[in-house]
Amino acid sequence: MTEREVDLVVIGAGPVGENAADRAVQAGLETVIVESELVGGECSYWACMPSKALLRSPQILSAAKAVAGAAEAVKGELDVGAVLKRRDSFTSEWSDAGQVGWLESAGIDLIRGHGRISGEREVTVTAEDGTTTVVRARHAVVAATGSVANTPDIPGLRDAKPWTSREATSAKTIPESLAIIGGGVVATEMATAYRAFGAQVTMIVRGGLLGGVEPFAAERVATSLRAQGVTILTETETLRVERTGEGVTVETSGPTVDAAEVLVAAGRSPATADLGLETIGLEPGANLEVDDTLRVEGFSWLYAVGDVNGRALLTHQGKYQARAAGDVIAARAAGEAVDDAPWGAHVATADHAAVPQVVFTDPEIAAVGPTADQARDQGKNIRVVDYDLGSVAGASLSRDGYAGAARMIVDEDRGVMIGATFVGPDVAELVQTATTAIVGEVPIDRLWHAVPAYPTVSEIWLRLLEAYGRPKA
Ligand SMILES: Cc1cc2nc3c(=O)[nH]c(=O)nc-3n(C[C@H](O)[C@H](O)[C@H](O)COP(=O)(O)OP(=O)(O)OC[C@H]3O[C@@H](n4cnc5c(N)ncnc54)[C@H](O)[C@@H]3O)c2cc1C
Ligand SMILES: NC(=O)c1ccc[n+]([C@@H]2O[C@H](COP(=O)([O-])OP(=O)(O)OC[C@H]3O[C@@H](n4cnc5c(N)ncnc54)[C@H](O)[C@@H]3O)[C@@H](O)[C@H]2O)c1
Repeated sequence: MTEREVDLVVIGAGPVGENAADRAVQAGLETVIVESELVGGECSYWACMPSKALLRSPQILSAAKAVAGAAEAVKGELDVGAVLKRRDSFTSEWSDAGQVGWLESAGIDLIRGHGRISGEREVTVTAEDGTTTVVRARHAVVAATGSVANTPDIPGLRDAKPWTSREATSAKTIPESLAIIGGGVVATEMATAYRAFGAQVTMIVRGGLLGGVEPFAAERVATSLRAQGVTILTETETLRVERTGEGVTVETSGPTVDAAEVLVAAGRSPATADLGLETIGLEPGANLEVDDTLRVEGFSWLYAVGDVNGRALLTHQGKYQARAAGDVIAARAAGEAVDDAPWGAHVATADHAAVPQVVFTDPEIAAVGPTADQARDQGKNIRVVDYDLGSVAGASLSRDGYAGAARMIVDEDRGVMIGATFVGPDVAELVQTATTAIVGEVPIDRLWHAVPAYPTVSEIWLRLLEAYGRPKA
């Protein structure tokens, strides 16, 4: 057993842990990061990067086919082998050498192995060869262990060795057919990709598609997936799964689905089951609930950032939390003032008000803030403004027959926008404008002075404001 003492121990070197450690080191704290798999985490090797690499080529092809002149130049089919090769380059062939190099350059010390909290300010790391290192933290421990895919308790499912998002994003060959259990973000994105690669895709969804977004946006994605040839069984329970000689048979409350593979995309759980939480009186397997400075309720020294705290399972939001946590740990260690008022430097206020997300389906969905229903449930006095995105000049120029929709939600009591949703091709980049306006609490009458360039898709902003009406002085 080896023993060490440092200022800060970060457990988990995903994008979020890396950022927390980096901020702390920049503020002068001696920091160790512990990683049991690949430095870079889920996002780099089995989530954001490979999934978006898989989706990009079909998206570009469909864009080219939607513009006369360019469409005529498209003579061949999608080269799936080349898409997979490009995906492999984004995952560095599942090698973390580059990210380990970055850790070194950032002055963050890496210990490889499984980290478990073994007491107050203490983490015990067990390496693959069974040797242990006990690391004591002078100031804090950050849990940044992310999340793991759920496998629901469906008879036969575990024995059928289903794909999770890991297999779907790292596959070396495309199965002839794919059954997908779930209708959330992973399910719709992977249905989009695998259908584009030629697989017969059947989605088995116990409710409707994309429950967390505006229904009008989810409906457009469902219509498009069906038009691309995806079968979507909604309001359908999965009853039993069996692997046969040929593939898998999925019995549902509707039709039985036979497929070469089955992908389970049924949400994620915090990676806290084997983190030693029981040694400090916390429940293994549960989210680590935190205050707005990302400190675990009831502890002066324990922080949790990223997926593991369950606030927003998104890389960018976790990294935002990590920046605040790294800075506040350093401030507290130095005995400096903590800036924990809403929107202060040491709090993750945006988690409650402005979480942007892009669903990279075709069409894309880009949204920030609450949906209309969520805002009403929060008791807000809102006005909802809808506009046909396809009628904006910039959109119609970008693709022939562009179809899309936009919604802005205004808090009438405060005269500011609090939410926005766009659905259509290439809408991803529209969401940052909305995020800026929401975080900046820019009054609607001032937004009238933010003139979008003509003819861009951003002109949707002018149309939404015109539809809302110019507030009188
Ligand atoms: C298919 C898919 C696509 C996605 N696409 C997007 C997207 O486009 N945009 C987006 O914003 N988000 C996306 N997400 C979500 C995103 O991947 C996560 O929000 C993000 O990875 C969270 O980062 P994290 O650092 O908190 O956790 P992770 O990335 O999960 O990293 C946690 C790290 O901790 C390590 N670890 C865990 N336990 C221990 C332990 N006890 N000891 C040592 N190490 C440990 C793990 O090995 C891992 O490396 C996607 C998710 C999936 C599944
Ligand atoms: N583009 C992006 O930003 C992106 C892409 C992929 C994933 N992610 C993140 O990853 C997280 C996980 O994605 P996800 O799609 O797995 O989760 P999700 O929460 O988006 O969807 C889960 C789906 O599984 C279904 N489900 C849950 N339990 C079930 C059960 N027992 N049986 C059958 N169906 C069940 C739900 O009804 C839902 O349709 C998301 O929270 C998302 O934030 C983000």
